[in-house]
Amino acid sequence: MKIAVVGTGYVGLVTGTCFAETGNQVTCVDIDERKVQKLINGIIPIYEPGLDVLFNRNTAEGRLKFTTSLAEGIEGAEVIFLALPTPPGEDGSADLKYILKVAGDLGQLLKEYAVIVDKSTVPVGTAEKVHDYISLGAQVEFDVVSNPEFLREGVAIEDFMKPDRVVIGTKSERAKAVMSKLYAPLVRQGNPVIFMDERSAEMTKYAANAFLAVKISFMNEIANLCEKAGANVDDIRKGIGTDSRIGKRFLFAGIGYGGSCFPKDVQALAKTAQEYAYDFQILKSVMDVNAKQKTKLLPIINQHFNGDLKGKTIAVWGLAFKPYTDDIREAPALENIQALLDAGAKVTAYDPEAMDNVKNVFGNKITYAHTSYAALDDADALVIMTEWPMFRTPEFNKMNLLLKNKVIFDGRNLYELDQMNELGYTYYSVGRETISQAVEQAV
Ligand SMILES: NC(=O)C1=CN([C@@H]2O[C@H](COP(=O)(O)OP(=O)(O)OC[C@H]3O[C@@H](n4cnc5c(N)ncnc54)[C@H](O)[C@@H]3O)[C@@H](O)[C@H]2O)C=CC1
Ligand SMILES: O=C(O)[C@H]1O[C@H](OP(=O)(O)OP(=O)(O)OC[C@H]2O[C@@H](n3ccc(=O)[nH]c3=O)[C@H](O)[C@@H]2O)[C@H](O)[C@@H](O)[C@@H]1O
Repeated sequence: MKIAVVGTGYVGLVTGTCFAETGNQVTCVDIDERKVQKLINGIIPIYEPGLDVLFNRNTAEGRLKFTTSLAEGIEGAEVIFLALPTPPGEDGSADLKYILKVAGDLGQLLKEYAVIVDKSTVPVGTAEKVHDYISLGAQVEFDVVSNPEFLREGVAIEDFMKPDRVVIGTKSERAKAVMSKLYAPLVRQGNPVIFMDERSAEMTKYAANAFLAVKISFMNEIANLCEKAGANVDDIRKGIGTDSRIGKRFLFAGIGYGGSCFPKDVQALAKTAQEYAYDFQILKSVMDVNAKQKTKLLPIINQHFNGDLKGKTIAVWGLAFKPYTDDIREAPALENIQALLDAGAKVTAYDPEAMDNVKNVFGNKITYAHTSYAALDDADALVIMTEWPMFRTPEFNKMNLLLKNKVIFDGRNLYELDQMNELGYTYYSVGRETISQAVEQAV
């Protein structure tokens, strides 16, 4: 099948590459000329494990192409994916300007029937808006389908090629047939394609992300309570996660969720609720809890240094919003580093993939270490912000020699409490030890 993907960000690039891998002829379109030129030259602008292999194979075999011309990209395409940004507008609702601009352009350009697919995360009612915008100029028949994307950064290829489910929102039998054919190679893995109407598909995406954010924030609140009550959140996680009604995943307490999606999508769903005059109380709490959780370690760090961070060197391990990505959008590390700098501390940071992106934010205000151990050299303490696997089993002997003080503030609960005790570390983590009264007051 010939398909077009408009927008070659994270989702567009993965969508285009994976559909090329399943035998389709794919043209990806982007207005960013530099990005398109890079892609034509074989340079992938994001870090995503496994993407390079598929990208190289499909570009070499001519199934995956790139252009800045929408007209050229959609020529002969049976399916046109819109994988465009939907950032929060000023009021928190999803800004549809990118989607509606392309919809308007498509109306002028469509020459034959095509299925236009909203792959972006868009609020309820967007498929209807897209339909209206295309209709303004279109001389041919077309359908607009909502097909939200559930991939996670870092495991995007696996998620795309073996999806838990594919959600397709359309009432058109013709569009259903086209989409079924396109997804057939993925469905053969035994995963369901769930058809529904457009509005329900749009809402499904927000409900999924918001529910996962609820799960994380709930566990973060349990963790905070554990600290007061002297319980261990890791044990609670195991104790409840084994109940199949609850499930094991997304129960990890820490310093809150970040990334380009949970924060913006929870906010956008709250805004949608507001538009429909519905008081969605849980969402408001989730946003509140997460905002507080992201900086949870700061008062503890402050208290440890008796309220004086001036001149202290703090090593930071992990800058990306989660492991296996170089994405730093809404990463807890950013807010924490800024607060440490504001308090007069010096920061030496290390992340295996996200350093270049962080350089664009902090420039020379912080020091960038070449290795995780180099970051520890003469540091007064280590703060862990992202659970990269390499941080899980470090050589503590080496760390002991480098760190000025054996102090770790761990926002991702990477180490066992007993182990840290034995090693003689002052070890602060999340939801596993009673924190002192003074810190509680500061929190
Ligand atoms: N990043 C993720 O892991 C996931 C994102 N989503 C959703 O997918 C959508 C896209 O997200 P990302 O790929 O992260 O966005 P992104 O911001 O990384 O990429 C969007 C791309 O669209 C291009 N673009 C903007 N206007 C254009 C136009 N008129 N014509 C052609 N290209 C244009 C931009 O240059 C950019 O390359 C969002 O709605 C997001 O919520 C959904 C699931 C996962
Ligand atoms: O709509 C999207 O863009 C995507 O958003 C998330 O994917 P992603 O943002 O890539 O990352 P996640 O793995 O979901 O992690 C999000 C954040 O939650 C945090 N998290 C996750 C799990 C957990 O147990 N605890 C926890 O704090 C992570 O550290 C991270 O900051 C969803 O998992 C995807 O299904 C969805 O497609």
